[in-house]
Amino acid sequence: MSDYAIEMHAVSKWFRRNLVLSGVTLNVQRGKTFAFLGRNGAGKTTSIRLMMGLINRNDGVVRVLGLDPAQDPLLVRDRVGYLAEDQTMYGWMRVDEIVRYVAPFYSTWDHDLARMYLGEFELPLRTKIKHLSKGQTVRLGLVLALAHRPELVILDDPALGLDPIMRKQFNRDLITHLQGEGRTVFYSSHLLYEVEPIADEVAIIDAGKVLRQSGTEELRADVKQLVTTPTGAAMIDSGQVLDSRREGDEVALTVTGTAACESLLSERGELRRVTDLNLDEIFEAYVVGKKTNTTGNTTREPETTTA
Ligand SMILES: Nc1ncnc2c1ncn2[C@@H]1O[C@H](COP(=O)(O)OP(=O)(O)OP(=O)(O)O)[C@@H](O)[C@H]1O
Repeated sequence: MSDYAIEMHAVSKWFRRNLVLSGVTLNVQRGKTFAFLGRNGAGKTTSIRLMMGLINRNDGVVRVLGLDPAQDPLLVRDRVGYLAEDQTMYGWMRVDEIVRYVAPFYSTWDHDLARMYLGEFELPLRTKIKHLSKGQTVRLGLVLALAHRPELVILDDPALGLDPIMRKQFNRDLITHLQGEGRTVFYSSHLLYEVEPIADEVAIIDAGKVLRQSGTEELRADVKQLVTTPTGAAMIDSGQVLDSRREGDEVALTVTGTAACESLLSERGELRRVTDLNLDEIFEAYVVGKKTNTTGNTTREPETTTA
């Protein structure tokens, strides 16, 4: 059995003439919580829909729990808990009705567990879905995604549209119900602040390309801001520079491979300061960072790395 719950290798997807995913490669280890980070339109939902076998790729390999979703979409859906971004569901049904409706689709549906989640999430059983609040709708989606005890849970921007208190509560639910049970969780998000404390691993996708996959802690150790002189900045390989800003007689560089850059600059006496970055700042450096070379030209070459 592969160590990976999800594998994507060199996956491309076109919508008519629009290349939406371009050589996407990522690996999600079993038992980990994996956050897929990207701005609007980056390609998160498209990747997830490929994983669920809802659309087909044009190129590359996708494996979910060892299965090819294009070949075995129903087997994949039976074993995966999926919360779609669009939670419209069947608005005319009541909460208890949708639960009864969905249960037979899964061979491993656990009625007691469904009842427990419904109670814990304080969902009003006799209310029509269209009358639920956004937070209640997401929680109902979670019940439907989790009650068949899937070994892998894929959540597409689950916190979208929730207020900050709800999002915190949602993260707590996620930790209690999923991480606590050792499930693999893959979820997309653009709310980096909330991702940071709960994700073991992150991948950053932008314009259909995965720019980086890494353990969250490793990423924070690897990507930092070094403040140096223009002479020091010129010593750093431009391939490691995600962002460069000149401020007076100093240059603030956001770099990958911080340890090596730091020791080089400090050996040459050109290092002024090192600053830790949070996930938000690292993400920004990857997706909007500008590398300004010594001639003043600005370039941005995506670094396609997987850890
Ligand atoms: N069925 C489709 N037909 C044509 N283009 C599509 C289709 N689905 C997605 N796209 C396009 O693919 C690109 C990626 O969309 P996708 O929904 O995967 O992004 P996302 O990262 O999930 O964004 P968001 O955070 O806004 O949901 C967008 O440019 C989108 O317009």
